[in-house]
Amino acid sequence: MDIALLGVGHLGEAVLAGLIDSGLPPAQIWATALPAERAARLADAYGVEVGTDNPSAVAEADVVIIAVPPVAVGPLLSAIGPSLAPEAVVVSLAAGVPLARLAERLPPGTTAVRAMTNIAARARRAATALAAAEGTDLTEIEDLFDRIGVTVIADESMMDLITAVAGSGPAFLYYLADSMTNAAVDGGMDPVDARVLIDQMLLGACLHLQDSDEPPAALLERIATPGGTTEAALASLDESNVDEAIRAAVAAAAERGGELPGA
Ligand SMILES: NC(=O)C1=CN([C@@H]2O[C@H](COP(=O)(O)OP(=O)(O)OC[C@H]3O[C@@H](n4cnc5c(N)ncnc54)[C@H](OP(=O)(O)O)[C@@H]3O)[C@@H](O)[C@H]2O)C=CC1
Ligand SMILES: O=C(O)[C@@H]1CCC=N1
Repeated sequence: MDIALLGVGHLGEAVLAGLIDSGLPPAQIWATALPAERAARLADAYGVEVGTDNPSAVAEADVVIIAVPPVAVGPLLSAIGPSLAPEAVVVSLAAGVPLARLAERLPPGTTAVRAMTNIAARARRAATALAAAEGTDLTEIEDLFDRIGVTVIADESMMDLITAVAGSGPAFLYYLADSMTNAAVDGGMDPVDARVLIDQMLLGACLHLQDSDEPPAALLERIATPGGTTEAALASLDESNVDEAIRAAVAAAAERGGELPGA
């Protein structure tokens, strides 16, 4: 399978790094990035063809992955349309750009897929959701994204919410990591020790969560020794309405998905 990856920015580079790390032969990937200096740097770093010309990059591709900003998706699809292979599958990673918008810009015979993934693609731990028109065979695309993490098939109506929790989701955890690190350092902890301990705490807690069949709330209770430190922390979080704040943040992200200029 030959893959074109168009617009290698923050997310595109994470996907590229993850795919290469998964053993996908670099010769199977044609990428584009702007400006030309960035394209050259990426080509050196990953050993793949990286240019700036999107129509050339897609000419041989079976699968075209679009990782440009939402506002750039429409013009990009119009530019590559005439160069696409007759049965190419075009996968857009852009937040908020509906399948219908993708399909109307693509030539007949090509397949549009909307995907939402995240920055953990770099570590091959991405959470990806795929949506496509009913009856679309997504097996090959699912296999491709399984290389960089876990993939589910979703109804398109869920994609803005999925964008909030899976696409933007890592930022919620980095926010938590930043707040905890600042609290630790402000309290006198060595910054390097704080980073090591908080990184490992998050990693260990997430692995435990993933391994467990129990809901997060049950795992949380097991840490909270009656009358102990965790209870004090949880009471403080409740007093500050943190649950409500997180729900509001998810809702704000999902709502923005529907308002993005490429939508
Ligand atoms: N960042 C993330 O974690 C996630 C992002 N996404 C989606 O991924 C997409 C990219 O986001 P992100 O990586 O954050 O954004 P970036 O701005 O980091 O990356 C987009 C890249 O595309 C380049 N670009 C723009 N137009 C073209 C073009 N016509 N041809 C080739 N390259 C082009 C940009 O170059 P230049 O800056 O020079 O214009 C930039 O390097 C967005 O649609 C976003 O919704 C989805 C999930 C997670
Ligand atoms: O912030 C954004 O719009 C993109 C989509 C999900 C994560 N980053």
